[in-house]
Amino acid sequence: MDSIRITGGKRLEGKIPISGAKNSALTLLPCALLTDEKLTLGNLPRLADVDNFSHLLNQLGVSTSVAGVKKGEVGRKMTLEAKEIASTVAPYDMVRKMRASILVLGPMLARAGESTVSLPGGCAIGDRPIDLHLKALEAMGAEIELAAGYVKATAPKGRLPGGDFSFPVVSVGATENAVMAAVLATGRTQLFNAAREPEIVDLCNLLVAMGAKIEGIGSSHLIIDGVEGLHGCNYEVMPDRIEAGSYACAAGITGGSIELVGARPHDMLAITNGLAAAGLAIEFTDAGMKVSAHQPLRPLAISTAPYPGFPTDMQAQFMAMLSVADGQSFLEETIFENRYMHVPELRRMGADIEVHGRSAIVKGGLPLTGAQVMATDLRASMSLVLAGLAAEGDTEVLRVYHLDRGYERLEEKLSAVGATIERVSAG
Ligand SMILES: CC(=O)N[C@H]1[C@@H](OP(=O)(O)OP(=O)(O)OC[C@H]2O[C@@H](n3ccc(=O)[nH]c3=O)[C@H](O)[C@@H]2O)O[C@H](CO)[C@@H](O)[C@@H]1O
Ligand SMILES: C=C(OP(=O)(O)O)C(=O)O
Repeated sequence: MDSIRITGGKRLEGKIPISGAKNSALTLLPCALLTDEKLTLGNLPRLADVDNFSHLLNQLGVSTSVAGVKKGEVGRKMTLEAKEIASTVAPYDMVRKMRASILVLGPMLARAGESTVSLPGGCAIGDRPIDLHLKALEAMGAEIELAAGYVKATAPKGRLPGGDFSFPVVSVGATENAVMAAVLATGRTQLFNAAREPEIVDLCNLLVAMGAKIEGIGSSHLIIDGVEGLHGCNYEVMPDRIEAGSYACAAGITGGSIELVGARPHDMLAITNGLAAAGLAIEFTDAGMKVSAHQPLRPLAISTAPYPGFPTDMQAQFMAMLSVADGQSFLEETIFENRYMHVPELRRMGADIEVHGRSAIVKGGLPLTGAQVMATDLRASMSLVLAGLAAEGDTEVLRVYHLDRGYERLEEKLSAVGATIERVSAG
């Protein structure tokens, strides 16, 4: 298995191009199921999750073709065409590789009148049930059956009538599935307490470009009037705010200065507020934004929350950065019950972090030292890369496949700003 080797202690300076957002790509790709016309998505990140998703779509009968990318160009362009749905079953061997596979449930049901998807099961960061996806679809008229580890959703009259649903807990994925199912319903759907993440705005904008009728985009009350059919279009995936935030933390932890080219600061206010409170200077530039650190960093108190709150997907990276701050930080993880698995590994690198239930106390200021470390999820892995960039000596981050799910050309981007980092192939 490949690993990432880092020799720490370099101040990072320069520009990093920000890729298309993983979490946006993973909800835009299944929209191809909603039309028999061609959908072309540009700025798609080159990530394992995107490849896996397109393989899943291929199994369902969607043809995919990727346009050549010129050297130095970020992202790629994929054209997807679902002339017919060949199969309405998303099998376990695909879903277990990638939880986001559940996002084919809503659009396949809307287009084909039925959809069978393997239950994703839990994952390293928590149980992650899909009850709200199912309840929302039921409220819109779907019949749901669970058997042999699969969920089967059916629209009794071929198309869903639509209906109202209020989410008891804000869920990004359940909102996405409900929106994708509602756009081809025969009637109106209203979603209350819907997630408002920028990736959901991106999804709604794509659907509107395909001919959907959606009001309230960007708010927690979405009103969707179903239409007879959707058409194809060309659409660009939004920039990845979590990737941008992660590289901002790389500037913070190394006392460096990085311009995040292509980042969209207005989608990242909770992140930039956190960076500024930690003492980083933030400058909006024509190309994106530039973050510059003046160490020592200040400690913070952060609690994760649905958008526009502080994203859970940035908690691990901030924790790594705050381990070098001058004082004690408090973090609270409110979204996932098991999202501190980077803590024991950060401790092995010299960080002083205590966890009490969903809270963590980071006593900053101790020197970090390189070590062989591994993590069980994507953002935890990134926190170890960040710690490695600041640590004295060599760090080897194992299980690189987690990073490959969400960071396009990580070593290349960090090397370009002065990091000593390489991928070591296990051969
Ligand atoms: C591919 C993608 O976009 N992944 C993101 C998405 O995950 P995902 O869509 O899985 O996360 P959700 O927003 O659904 O989860 C939020 C909370 O709701 C709970 N829940 C969710 C669904 C459900 O049916 N029942 C239920 O109880 C979850 O266990 C969790 O505690 O949003 C998360 C929260 O911002 C991010 O960390 C992930 O990076
Ligand atoms: C938790 C994440 O992703 P996923 O929902 O795809 O597991 C993430 O991007 O941090």
